[in-house]
Amino acid sequence: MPAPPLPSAKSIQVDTRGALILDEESPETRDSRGIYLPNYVEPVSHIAVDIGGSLAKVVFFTRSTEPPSSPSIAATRGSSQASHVSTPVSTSPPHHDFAPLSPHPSHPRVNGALTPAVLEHNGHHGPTISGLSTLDHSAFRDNLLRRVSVQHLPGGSLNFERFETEHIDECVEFLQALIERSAELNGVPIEDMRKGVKIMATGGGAHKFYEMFQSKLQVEVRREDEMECLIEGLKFITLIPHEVYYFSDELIHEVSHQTACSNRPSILSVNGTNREYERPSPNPPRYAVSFEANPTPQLPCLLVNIGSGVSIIRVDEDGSFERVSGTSLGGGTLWGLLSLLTPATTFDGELFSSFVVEKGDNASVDMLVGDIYGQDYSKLGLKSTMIASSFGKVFKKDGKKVKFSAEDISRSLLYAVSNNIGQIAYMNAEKYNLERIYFGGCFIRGHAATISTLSYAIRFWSKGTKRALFLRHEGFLGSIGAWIKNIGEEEIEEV
Ligand SMILES: Nc1ncnc2c1ncn2[C@@H]1O[C@H](COP(=O)(O)OP(=O)(O)O)[C@@H](O)[C@H]1O
Ligand SMILES: CC(C)(COP(=O)(O)O)[C@@H](O)C(=O)NCCC(=O)O
Repeated sequence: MPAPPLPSAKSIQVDTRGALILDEESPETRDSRGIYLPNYVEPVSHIAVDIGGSLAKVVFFTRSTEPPSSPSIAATRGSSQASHVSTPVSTSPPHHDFAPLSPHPSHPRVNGALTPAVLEHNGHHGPTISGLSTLDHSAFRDNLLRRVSVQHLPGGSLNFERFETEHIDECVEFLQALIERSAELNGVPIEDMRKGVKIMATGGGAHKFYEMFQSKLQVEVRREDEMECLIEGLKFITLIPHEVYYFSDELIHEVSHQTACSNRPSILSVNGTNREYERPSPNPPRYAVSFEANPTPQLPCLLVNIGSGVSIIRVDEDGSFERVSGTSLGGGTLWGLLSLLTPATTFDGELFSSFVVEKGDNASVDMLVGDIYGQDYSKLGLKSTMIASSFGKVFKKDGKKVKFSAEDISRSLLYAVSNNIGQIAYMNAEKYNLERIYFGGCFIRGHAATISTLSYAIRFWSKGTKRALFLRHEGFLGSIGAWIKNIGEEEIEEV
């Protein structure tokens, strides 16, 4: 019997020409920077949310200006959405304001005021999302003007927010506020606003919290498949200039000469020539990455999504995909064990900050090749500094308990989980003959130690033939995918 066809991600409907990633506000928000889309002028009346085992990720679009409406589109939209919207066309004020960068008051990363984001109520198009705040307006504008010489900003921007799934109420409150304030701003009854707004939900929580979202928000909630959304999100985000980055050979080489590190460089033979590669150093500098300025063909590829658990998905050239592997040793494992073994209570804060992890020295916890051999195991290409056994030094036969520092434990565990994922990823890439390996998921969070470990594992095992690729919006693939999916649906519905 012939195998059933693989599911396939469809073509992207959003115009990404001229897209820009806004500057980062702080290290904590580096993965949730807005993406300015100057050529996407269509109103969007849905909000996407990916509710995973650890975090809920929200994506929504805010238009910066009233788009020049094409009569045919306006006519079609006017008729198709009239049943959702009771406000007459003429009452809808044009908005020329901009999206917020950090809108939620109770969000751990937010230092600012109440969300200024609103859903714009437009008589032609139904409610869409827009921004409203003098403060955010000017910050957003300054940010863009630093990078592009335009006075008038067309299009709009994608906005990103993260919440802990454990506190899913905060996410619901955020969505509630977004919808309510939008109704308020546009002078539209909240009931009318709710009729036009849709939540595109994906991830396990889309099922677990489905009823709760529907009853609390009183809007339509549509569930989308998690894997399909991940691939859809990957296809979209890799079209954005400067989104994709990797540790480059030259820079990694450079690092070995510039940083003082406890793990000395290891020598790896690549294609018959000896080249020096840095073992992940305690302080890999952030400059040691290269960005893909111009998006290049991304498929076929392997996507390794490191969330609470790990999903490994093969994506073929035509966008069809299959989840080929996975492991339960993922972000939840790191975070869970760190909570057990160290005083950590928050992920971003006191312990798992880049500062703490990068300060640690895993050699006090891990058993290295040198601890066993007293030297390199040169015949196998194993330097004395390589980890032979993660946490191998912890157990003491004489029963004496040694206290290990939280920093050293964190670093060792990060290496153990990342190396393991890197190796499984490599084996799958090898099996399916794929050169490009994308790593996504909030586990990464731009941490240099994680990125360098994954990069090193891929490079080491593939003898330099495969490349680990990373994404600035690494944790938002699923929610971006859910957002994109409905863009297509809306167009289909309206034609
Ligand atoms: N603020 C945070 N709180 C908890 N975990 C975080 C945080 N930031 C990053 N993480 C890491 O990201 C993982 C979750 O990644 P994510 O892609 O959101 O997965 P999921 O969809 O399963 O929630 C966590 O298991 C943890 O390792
Ligand atoms: C079940 C999941 C798809 C859920 O996604 P997540 O919330 O972890 O992002 C993921 O945790 C997973 O693929 N776990 C690995 C299971 C395994 O293959 O062993």
